[in-house]
Amino acid sequence: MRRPSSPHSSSHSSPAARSPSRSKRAPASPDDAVPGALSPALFARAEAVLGELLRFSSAADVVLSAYFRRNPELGRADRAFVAELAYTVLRRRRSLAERCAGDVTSRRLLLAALACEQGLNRRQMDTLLRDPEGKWLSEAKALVRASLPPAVRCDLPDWLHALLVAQYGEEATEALAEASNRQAPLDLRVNVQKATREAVIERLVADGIAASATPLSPIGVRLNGKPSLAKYPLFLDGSIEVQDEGSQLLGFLLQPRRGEMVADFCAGAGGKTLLLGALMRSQGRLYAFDVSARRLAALKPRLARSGLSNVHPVCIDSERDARVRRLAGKLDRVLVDAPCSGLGTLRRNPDLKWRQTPQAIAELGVKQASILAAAATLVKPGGRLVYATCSPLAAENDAIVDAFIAAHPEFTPLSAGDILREQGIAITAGDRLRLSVLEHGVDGFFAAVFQRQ
Ligand SMILES: C[S@@+](CC[C@H](N)C(=O)[O-])C[C@H]1O[C@@H](n2cnc3c(N)ncnc32)[C@H](O)[C@@H]1O
Repeated sequence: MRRPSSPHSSSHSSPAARSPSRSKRAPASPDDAVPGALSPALFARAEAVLGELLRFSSAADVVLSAYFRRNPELGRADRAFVAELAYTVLRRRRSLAERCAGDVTSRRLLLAALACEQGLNRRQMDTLLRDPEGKWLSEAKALVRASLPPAVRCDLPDWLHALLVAQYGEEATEALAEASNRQAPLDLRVNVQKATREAVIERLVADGIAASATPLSPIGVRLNGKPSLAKYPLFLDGSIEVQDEGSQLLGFLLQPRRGEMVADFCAGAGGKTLLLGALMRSQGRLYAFDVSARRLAALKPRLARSGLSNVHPVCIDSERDARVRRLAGKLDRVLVDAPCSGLGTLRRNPDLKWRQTPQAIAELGVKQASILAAAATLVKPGGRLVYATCSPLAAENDAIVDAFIAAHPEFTPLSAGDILREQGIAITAGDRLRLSVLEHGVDGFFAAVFQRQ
């Protein structure tokens, strides 16, 4: 995922094998004297990884995966420990820095994270601590979170905290920030072309993987824990894909039907394309447009597993590409899953809050408006258009949609809540869908639906 200038949401639909599995407790090293004590060698790995992550040159999941590929000797438990510890610092970077007593190094951030966020005791950390660090760590632990300034307490940069407070108020911002700092569950989408949800859950449970139906998406499964699925038969045969429940609901908003002409305008690696294709029962034509050949290439193996034959990936130069213009007025449904800040996915991508900037949000706004206007030209009279982001910011959501409505009287807004409820999805939602980790326990998606007159 996601350079600040053109972020996308690939990681909330990528295979679990690529997302770090994180244990709450650190694993014991075989030569530890104290049960649960930490190995200095493993801690040094976390220090090296965090040093790379805090350069913020690429997305955290990309940096981590590259580090693990370069260090194949690290076993699964060690990788999980390193990843979880580094992610804890990314989530809590600002408040942990406050605890570092002016010496904000990767080492101190990690020690503070172990003691103050992961709850390790002094005996478990003795193997790690150098002489004056014990005294500092006691003071760091004594610092009360509630005494910190609001933006620090929320572990948000000032500009983002200010934007969220202006939109939601102090209290809700704090609750949202807190919920965004928790780990996301692992959600799966059942490929209805290949399996039923009941059969998938039965098989997972029989294989010792705790799984239950997602409360909102009719084709979602929530796992209790983060098993690696890369070699799991149901994943390999295309019966399941990793996809956040909120992301799944966007497919039900577009509601594509068999035999229709549909476009997923910003398809990326195809998280939503695969869902749309399955809802169309592999009949009709589904264009998967994107400007990134690399992301579209990542769609290919997923497409092969899915068994869909109605998807046509097309790498376009821009939203004004001639291949787009040729389809003007011909499509039944168009989804615009716009490039956005990704700030609704902080549970999975905590680095984004430190990598985004107000300037990047402003630039994204211009791009979002331009993509939405271009995508709208494809929709035929009576057809449906959905604009979506995984951001909670009004600048990327309502501002774009309001301007679009003002400039395009031929598009009538439809109620997102009604469309979902008509399909039996029991959700409290109004005209525009605003999913949040706080209210719905899913990533923070926004969507607006229109019909062309
Ligand atoms: C939010 S991501 C899409 C995620 C994808 N729909 C999924 O579910 O996995 C946004 C995508 O928009 C693409 N994009 C950026 N500018 C674009 C443009 N002008 N036209 C089409 N796609 C664009 C990015 O390459 C990125 O893959």
